[in-house]
Amino acid sequence: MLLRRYTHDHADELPALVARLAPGSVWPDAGNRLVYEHFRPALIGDAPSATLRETVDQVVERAVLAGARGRCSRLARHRFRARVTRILCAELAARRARPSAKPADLLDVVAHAATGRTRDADLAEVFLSCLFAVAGSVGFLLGWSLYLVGTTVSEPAHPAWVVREALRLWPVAWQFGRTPSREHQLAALTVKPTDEVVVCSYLVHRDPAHWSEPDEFLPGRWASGTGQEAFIPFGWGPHACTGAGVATQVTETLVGLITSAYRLDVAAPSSQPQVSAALAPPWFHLRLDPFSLPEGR
Ligand code: HEM
Repeated sequence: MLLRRYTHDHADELPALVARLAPGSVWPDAGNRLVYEHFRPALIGDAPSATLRETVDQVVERAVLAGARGRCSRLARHRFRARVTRILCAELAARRARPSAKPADLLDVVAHAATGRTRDADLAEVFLSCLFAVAGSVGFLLGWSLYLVGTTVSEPAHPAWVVREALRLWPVAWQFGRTPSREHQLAALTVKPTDEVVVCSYLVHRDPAHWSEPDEFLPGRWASGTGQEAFIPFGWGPHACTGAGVATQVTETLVGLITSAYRLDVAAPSSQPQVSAALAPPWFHLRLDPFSLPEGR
């Protein structure tokens, strides 16, 4: 997968992005912007036209950041969406017209995945969903991980446990849907193919039948292995998230880089999550104080 390869090949660029967070940054926006900046070449190429780059940058600022949609009128959002769709459709058509041996970025993948009857507007939506997943969901996961470490953890914890526990306590994709393929019993309910079943990972992850101290952030609970049946932050089954590996890998790397180099100081005016289609952390200011190096280094 393109993003997986990119993550592997460009991991050495992450420390420079992390260094720019010091001495202070405002979250969760800082996380969304950092993740987007890292993955931008994988999404739209390393030399996009000025129009394409500005447009996709604006999508992140106006639609991906927590609360951004509420800052524009419905009419402005509608006009912006129409312009974004028009520009992405033109880009997709241009890329399809160019023969390419190997896709260079996600737009290429989407453009060449089209069959004769696929509308470019639908392909543009697919690209935007991926942009939201990368810059939005991964950025929020990074934000939750640092917020929770900064507000609750006194002992250093393994980055992989931190990220898993953040996904359990505050699953960014807090609900997802299923259409039953046949009529069957679900607890006391009969569900039919005409129903839509909503699975709420937030509730599953806090069920005391499956988790001890479910409301506590306890990264150490993951020390004994990964086999947790009631852990579904990336969905379940044949339609589970295809980006789960990339999302956790890059977040673990970033959490490791930040927590090993800096002491975190989180100041949050409220502890309320920002709830929309995604579950974003509260606004917080993050101050990073570098650990002093031992004498002589
Ligand atoms: C923290 C980050 C992410 C979270 C929490 C997340 C969560 C989810 C969830 C809950 C689903 C629905 C699964 C289901 O219905 O069983 C999903 C689907 C999907 N995700 Fe993610 N995702 C994340 C990042 C990504 C990334 C980086 C990509 C890469 C572009 C991605 C691509 C997809 C795709 C393509 C699907 C649809 C899979 C299908 O229908 O077959 N996601 N994701």
